[in-house]
Amino acid sequence: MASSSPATTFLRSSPPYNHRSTTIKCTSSQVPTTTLDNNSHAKQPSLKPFTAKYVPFNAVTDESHSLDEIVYRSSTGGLLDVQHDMEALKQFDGKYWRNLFDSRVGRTVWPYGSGVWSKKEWVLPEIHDDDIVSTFEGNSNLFWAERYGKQNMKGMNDLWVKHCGISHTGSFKDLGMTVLVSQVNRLRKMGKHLVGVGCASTGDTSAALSAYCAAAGIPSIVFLPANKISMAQLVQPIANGAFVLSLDTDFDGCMKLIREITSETPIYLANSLNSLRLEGQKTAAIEILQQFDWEVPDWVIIPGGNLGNIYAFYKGFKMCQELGLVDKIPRLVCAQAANANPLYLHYKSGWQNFTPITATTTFASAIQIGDPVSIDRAVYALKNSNGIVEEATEEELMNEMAAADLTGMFVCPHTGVALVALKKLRESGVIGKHDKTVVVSTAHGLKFTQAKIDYHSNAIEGMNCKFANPPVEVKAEYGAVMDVLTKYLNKAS
Ligand SMILES: Cc1ncc(COP(=O)(O)O)c(C=O)c1O
Ligand SMILES: N[C@@H](CCOP(=O)(O)O)C(=O)O
Repeated sequence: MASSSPATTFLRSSPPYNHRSTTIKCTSSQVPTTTLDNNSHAKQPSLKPFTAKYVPFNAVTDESHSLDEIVYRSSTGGLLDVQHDMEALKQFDGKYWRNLFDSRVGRTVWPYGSGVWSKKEWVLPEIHDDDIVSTFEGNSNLFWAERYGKQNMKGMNDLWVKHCGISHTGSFKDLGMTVLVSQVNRLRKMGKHLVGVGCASTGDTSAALSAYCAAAGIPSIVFLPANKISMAQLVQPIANGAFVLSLDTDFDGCMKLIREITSETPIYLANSLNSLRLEGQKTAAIEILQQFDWEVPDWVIIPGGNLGNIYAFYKGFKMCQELGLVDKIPRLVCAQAANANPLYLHYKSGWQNFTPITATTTFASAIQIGDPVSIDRAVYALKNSNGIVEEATEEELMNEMAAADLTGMFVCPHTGVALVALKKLRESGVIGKHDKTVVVSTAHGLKFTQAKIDYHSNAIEGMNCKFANPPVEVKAEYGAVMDVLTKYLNKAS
């Protein structure tokens, strides 16, 4: 809870964001209001309204908090979770929800054109549409990795890559940030004294936070570990006008500081410790089911760092099962870089006592995290989905990223980590040739061009860059060009 002392030194910078002026109203000629209007059920007085509240995560207690409270931890210091009134949601069967969600895909009706807000009743049911800050995030491509699966994964023919990184700020963080910043917008309109929103970041959370805050005119403050994030990620919050602090520590050090500072000031915490974020991120799981016409994949593989996302996926799948949209959930795999593998070590120890580590440098820099805040959530998700944890060395992850790129993708090193996990589980026979499998690609490859340049220049010390493809320097003369071209064409044929 924010204390009042330093609060008075902060000024409110701008009026609260209001989307009313650009709201596109749904008319009956566009789509039936029964499928698009989230409040249609509320017009039937006998029905329970959809609501949600904070409760302590995985604990038996009466404690609960309104989502309009500023609270990140339970009274005993544990994690929180957003709990929906499942009885209210169960007033409608699985078919109703499937049809409702399907009816909203690809529309422009505010706010349902967003992949997140198309599931509004399951996300933040009580927020007013005018308070929502959205870039119509989500609805990302579920790419059939046909050639990659056949060539690189021992003949797999049902392999898919969920491109969550092809999005507004280039990572899956947009899904969570639209929810968090919308709630902040609502709180500010309600008169709550919140002068800004802050996060610690390895690059993607800060990019999403600063963009959504800039869209809403809310100040954002980001703590970045100096020299540990890519240039593209650094420039994103700078361009969006965030107050950027580059700190001489690692991500875990930044996280510790932002937690202290947000507990002492009216700056709202935007990291995934804040369970609101996961409500948006869970919609990627629902979207996958929807893209498969509600057929459940056998496996979903997710790169893990601070470990909020693995739980978000679990929660999305579980809600679909509990509400009758599907009858089972996939097995989850969390993939970590070997240089930042506290969850992997914990899993290998048979879930004995968890010990944070000091993560060392990895090309998968956004998951260079040694003390993940959502460790309990991740363990819960994995135990309840018969899950597995795998790891990838630097050489493995870079080669796998490059191998995927050679089949037409352009993935980030974190996706490389997830692909290595898949490869290991294919080689051990745990994942079968015909298993329907989704690899979650978490960020856009363009954020990591320097890593790719180093790889393709063979400039990484000690690494066998199997697929390095450096440009050929050649004189701008017909003969010289023909010589190298002929050699290339002979080799290729
Ligand atoms: C690109 C990318 N992939 C994966 C992750 C891991 O997500 P999580 O921290 O929720 O485990 C992050 C952030 O940590 C990320 O930025
Ligand atoms: N990869 C993240 C690390 C912080 O994770 P969060 O989900 O807790 O915000 C980043 O991009 O900052």
